[in-house]
Amino acid sequence: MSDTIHNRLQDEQVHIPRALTIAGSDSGGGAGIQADLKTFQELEVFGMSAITAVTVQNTLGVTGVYPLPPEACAAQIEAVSQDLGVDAVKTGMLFNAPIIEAAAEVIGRYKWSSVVVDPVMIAKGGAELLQAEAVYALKHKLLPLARVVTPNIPEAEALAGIEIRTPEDRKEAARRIHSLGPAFVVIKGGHDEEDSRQVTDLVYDGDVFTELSGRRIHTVHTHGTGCTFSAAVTAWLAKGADPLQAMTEGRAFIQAAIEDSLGLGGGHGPTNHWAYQRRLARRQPAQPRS
Ligand SMILES: Nc1ncnc2c1ncn2[C@@H]1O[C@H](COP(=O)(O)OP(=O)(O)O)[C@@H](O)[C@H]1O
Ligand SMILES: Cc1ncc(COP(=O)(O)OP(=O)(O)O)c(N)n1
Repeated sequence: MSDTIHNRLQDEQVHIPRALTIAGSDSGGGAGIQADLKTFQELEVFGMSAITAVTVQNTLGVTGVYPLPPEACAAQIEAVSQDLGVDAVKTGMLFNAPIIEAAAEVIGRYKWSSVVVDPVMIAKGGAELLQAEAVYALKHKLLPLARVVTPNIPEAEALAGIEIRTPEDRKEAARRIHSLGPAFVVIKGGHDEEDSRQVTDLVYDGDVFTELSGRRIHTVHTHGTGCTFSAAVTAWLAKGADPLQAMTEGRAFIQAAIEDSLGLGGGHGPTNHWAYQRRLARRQPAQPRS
């Protein structure tokens, strides 16, 4: 955090936005809890975590998954909520139905209004990050508590129970997912191989469809894009943005992070969580200190 911001917070007693991620650990640092906390930090939101599972992972893939006991997940959420307070919360890898149920119980009890559900199911390399039999709990225990749900296309197909082949299929999937309870559904377009020039995320609020588009980057360094996007949306909600603003800013964050990727690792490398703020800093001349 810059000195200027630090001083302003001290002088004006400004509320420090706080966000909690309930997700798995990625030892490679590009996805999961690590991506979420890096994103919160870059967006000047205080980040907290409840770990659901430890994965053994690098840019070449996932070689181990060790879920935590559901009560350990719930206790982490409870501990930070009681002491530090939570303005917005996101869920990522939840792995099994007992963890989903434990997380949903605490989230429901605190009646948090800014809940982002990233329905993580399968890693890019094909590893199972959510057991197939847990999809029911995700749909019926967690989605009713969500303000925003952020499936990619295969996840949207699993939640909606239809195949997505055309733009109209994507809209129908969004309608079906919306009927499960979330106020906003965004079906992300990274997996839409038909469009080689653009990526379009389709947002549905139960009434209006909005397309958020950006240039498609042809790169293998897209590990953790979904985690990073949903974390940026959560950070903006914690700062008081409305969901559409938060998703627009979230797309700008992930677009910069993919465009300026770091080229790390021998497989699907991580995105660049510094890129968005560095671009902003280049556009704005430094402010003189008072
Ligand atoms: N090649 C790409 N170029 C630009 N943006 C991308 C690209 N791939 C994904 N995105 C963006 O990253 C986010 C995650 O998309 P997606 O890949 O569909 O999800 P996931 O990582 O969950 O599979 C979305 O906001 C999407 O628009
Ligand atoms: C611990 C952990 N959580 C989530 C993911 C999946 O992240 P995602 O953003 O969907 O990125 P890819 O796996 O598709 O690159 C993960 N890999 N690990």
